[in-house]
Amino acid sequence: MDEFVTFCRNVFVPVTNVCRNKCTYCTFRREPDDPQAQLMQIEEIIPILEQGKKAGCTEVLFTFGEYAEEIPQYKEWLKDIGYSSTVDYICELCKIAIDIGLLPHTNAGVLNYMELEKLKPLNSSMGLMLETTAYIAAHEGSPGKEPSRRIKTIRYAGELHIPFTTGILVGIGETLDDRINSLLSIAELHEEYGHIQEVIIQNFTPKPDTLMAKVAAPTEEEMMQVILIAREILPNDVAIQVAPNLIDPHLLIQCGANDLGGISPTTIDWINPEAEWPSVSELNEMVHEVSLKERLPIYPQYIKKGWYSDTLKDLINDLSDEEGYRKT
Ligand SMILES: O=c1nc2n(C[C@H](O)[C@H](O)[C@H](O)CO)c3cc(O)ccc3cc-2c(=O)[nH]1
Ligand SMILES: C[C@H]1O[C@@H](n2cnc3c(N)ncnc32)[C@H](O)[C@@H]1O
Ligand code: MET
Ligand code: SF4
Repeated sequence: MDEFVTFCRNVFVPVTNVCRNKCTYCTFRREPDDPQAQLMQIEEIIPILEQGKKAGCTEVLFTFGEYAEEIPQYKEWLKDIGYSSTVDYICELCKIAIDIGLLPHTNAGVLNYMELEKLKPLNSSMGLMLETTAYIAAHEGSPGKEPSRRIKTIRYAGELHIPFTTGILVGIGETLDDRINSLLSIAELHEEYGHIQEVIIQNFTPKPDTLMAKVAAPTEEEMMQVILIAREILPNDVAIQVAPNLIDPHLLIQCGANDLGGISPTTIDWINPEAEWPSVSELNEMVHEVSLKERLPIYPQYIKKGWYSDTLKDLINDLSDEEGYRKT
């Protein structure tokens, strides 16, 4: 067990929930004609960022449905606000966030090399869940969950020296062998490029009104097992993240989990909206004998290696202490 576990204070901005994929476990996605389908406007995003900054957050998590541009209505919405591509819009949002004093972390699904190259100087880290290397029913309607496409995106991020978050989603129809294979693929990518800062071991949580509503969530024992295996497979400089709003982290920490991800004092978890964030004092109680340490969305070793652009330099300097954690 590590002497401390880390977490990050963030704001979650669900920029668009229009998505070309149809993962059967997901309630984030909306059909384009659904009244709740959205592309958030700059004017509604700014106050969310300002409120988060005031509450002491260091990160903004920008989340998107994947390649929404494949859907004609979305293309129109984007045009209406003056952008010809999602990536151009993300760049603008990142610049605004940096001006307000938040470090961007973008998770926009599969992206190509050129798109990642544009986003790199404006993001302190980026993310894409590998989910699983297996071919499962839940992903049959999701071209972007093809394992080789996900691996390609993670590889490009490595070539570009982008500090990266990935992970596996546990309990979506994959076997124990599949979990091991997925973790081995991630370890291999990290051994080649050295860019994986954390691996999320996310427990699937069934949502009402989805095709997977009646599928059981993984048990705590299964989660403990996969974390023990992950700690064996992944190099020691890669953190293992579990989500404290989805599962009690206490025993998982004893198995090797050492990060609790982003928690937000001002926004909800838009992917798991039923699961409320614990407060920092509740987190303290949840982790028992270990201590909590606040980090930034870029891990200390990537600050030391200088894996960030000049655009982010002043903000990172301002927010971090000598060790690369959150300055207190
Ligand atoms: O609030 C959430 N944050 C999620 N995060 C955010 C994450 O906890 C933090 O942004 C990172 O640890 C960086 O600080 C993700 C980030 C990724 O790159 C990929 C997947 C996720 C998944 C979630 C999630 O389900 N809920
Ligand atoms: C951002 C990440 O959120 C995860 N995600 C999507 N739906 C669910 C769910 N029902 N339960 C847990 N995690 C989920 C996926 O792993 C996605 O990549
Ligand atoms: N749609 C992207 C993905 O699944 C981003 C997170 S899910 C809302 O990878
Ligand atoms: S999990 Fe991501 S890719 Fe899958 S349907 Fe939901 S928003 Fe789209």
